[in-house]
Amino acid sequence: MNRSREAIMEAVQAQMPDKRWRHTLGVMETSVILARRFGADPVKAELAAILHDVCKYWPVDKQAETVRSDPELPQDMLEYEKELWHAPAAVVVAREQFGVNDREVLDAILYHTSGREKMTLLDKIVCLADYIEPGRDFPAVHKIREIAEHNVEKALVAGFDSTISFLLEQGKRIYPLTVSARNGLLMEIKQAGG
Ligand SMILES: Nc1ncnc2c1ncn2[C@@H]1O[C@H](COP(=O)(O)OP(=O)(O)O)[C@@H](O)[C@H]1O
Repeated sequence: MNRSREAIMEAVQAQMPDKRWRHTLGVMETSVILARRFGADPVKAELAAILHDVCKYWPVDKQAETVRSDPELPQDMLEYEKELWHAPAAVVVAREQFGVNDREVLDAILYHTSGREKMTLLDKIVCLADYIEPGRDFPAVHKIREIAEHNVEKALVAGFDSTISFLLEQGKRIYPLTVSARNGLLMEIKQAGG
């Protein structure tokens, strides 16, 4: 049984600075809008959004240790950018501290930064909401918001493109699941007629 929405929100807020909490509120609001727009469960989308960044401000060693505590989580994320680690760590917290057992919600939390090859609609919504919530400001965000008015897959490809470009510019390694996610979305777009 989940703890109540308010209790979870209060506990999450206590673990991050105000700016990140405002981002979380933005991701919650945007996830609900996108869920209604594209036909996902808004309650599940909001719950994943509340918890998606719960570990973002933990010391990275604690994030890594938390990921290692569950061998079923993708351990290979730990070989890539530290920015990826808070996502699998949040799955452990969601389950163990907040009693969240819904696989769909846990997966949307797990893949909210990297994406994955066969993204569920809920995965797509939370990942896209993280890119376009009202507080976000990066070069491609206006364009991605526009696309998100009508096509979740195309908007998410544009989001991944901006992350991949950023990583290329910085000369950083790209966690391959994001490339698989982008390829999978492009196939879906093609199959739907472009
Ligand atoms: N496939 C990837 N490979 C390596 N690093 C990645 C990948 N995808 C995302 N990242 C890193 O994660 C960051 C975004 O993480 P995110 O959880 O959205 O953080 P924030 O909410 O602070 O923007 C990117 O800027 C990049 O550094």
